[in-house]
Amino acid sequence: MMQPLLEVRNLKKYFPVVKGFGPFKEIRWLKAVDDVSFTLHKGETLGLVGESGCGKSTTGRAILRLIEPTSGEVIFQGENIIALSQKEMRKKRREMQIIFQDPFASLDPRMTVKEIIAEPLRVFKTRENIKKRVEELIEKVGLSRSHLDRYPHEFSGGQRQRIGIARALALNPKLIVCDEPVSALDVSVQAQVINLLEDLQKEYGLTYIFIAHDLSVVKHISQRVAVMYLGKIVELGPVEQIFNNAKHPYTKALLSAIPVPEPGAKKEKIILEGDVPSPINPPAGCSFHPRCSGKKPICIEVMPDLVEVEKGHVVRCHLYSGEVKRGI
Ligand SMILES: Nc1ncnc2c1ncn2[C@@H]1O[C@H](COP(=O)(O)OP(=O)(O)OP(=O)(O)O)[C@@H](O)[C@H]1O
Repeated sequence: MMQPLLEVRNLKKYFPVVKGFGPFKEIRWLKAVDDVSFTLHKGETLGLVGESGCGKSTTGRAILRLIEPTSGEVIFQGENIIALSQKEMRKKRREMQIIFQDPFASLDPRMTVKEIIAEPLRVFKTRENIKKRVEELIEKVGLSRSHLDRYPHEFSGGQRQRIGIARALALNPKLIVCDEPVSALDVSVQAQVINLLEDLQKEYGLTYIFIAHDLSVVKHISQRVAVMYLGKIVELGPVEQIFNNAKHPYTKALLSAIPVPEPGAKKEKIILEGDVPSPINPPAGCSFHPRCSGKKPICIEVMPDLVEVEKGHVVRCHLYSGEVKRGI
């Protein structure tokens, strides 16, 4: 078996949260990412989905060390990048890029598109080479050279995302974390940007982690899908297994929320009870149990492990672990 491009092992990110003050001060830990593991092969896309606040962005950022993980390993091309110094990491980050929901939110509105795309190239190339590369990149993402002297506010959301993609591609990365890259776009524009990402993936052999809160968005681009709930992966499997044979009650509820395209087609809608519990004070046992209509006594007490239900398809649910199967 080929060595994976990326192997995430037991990744955790806990944020300290201070409650109270003075002698009543108490530090609690918000477990934004709590023991996440998965592998990713070159050229593959893993969709990472779940409701707002389940830890998707923190997972993506911790993998690139844009925020420092609390613990765990991130093996990229055979090397644990968590052990690298900041300086070594800066070099490594050329190969690991991120695309944001709004790539311009953090950028100077006074920079032209040319300057925005050229920024990551500056350290490595001569002026003439930068110009050539910027022109090549803008065309690769479906825009033209005439766009280069314009400013971000002159573009539509979809065009801005194309510019963000050009910038991320500048240094020939191998892995790109796409953090909700189409969530702010109209549905018709979403498809165009997803098609562009797919074309670039084929051309350059790129590997993606594609974050979205909506399962329908990841359906076409992912080969495998991981579903997160309160900092943990609750189900992970090949995309067709997740869509046609989901096991976890949470995945089933997310799927039932996707509108049915054919008029007249009926689908059972599963309503999630209550709100997402706070990750500072998660429920005991299976953290999904307060919202689960199928819960058993064991679910209130014991956090289930991930169990393999089919090859490459794992589920964190007691309904599929030995105890409940045996009727406990
Ligand atoms: N810097 C931080 N300090 C404290 N808590 C944080 C910080 N960043 C994120 N969190 C918390 O960590 C949890 C996971 O957040 P994260 O942004 O990773 O979730 P998400 O699934 O990406 O959600 P969204 O779709 O809203 O971005 C949330 O409860 C969030 O409030």
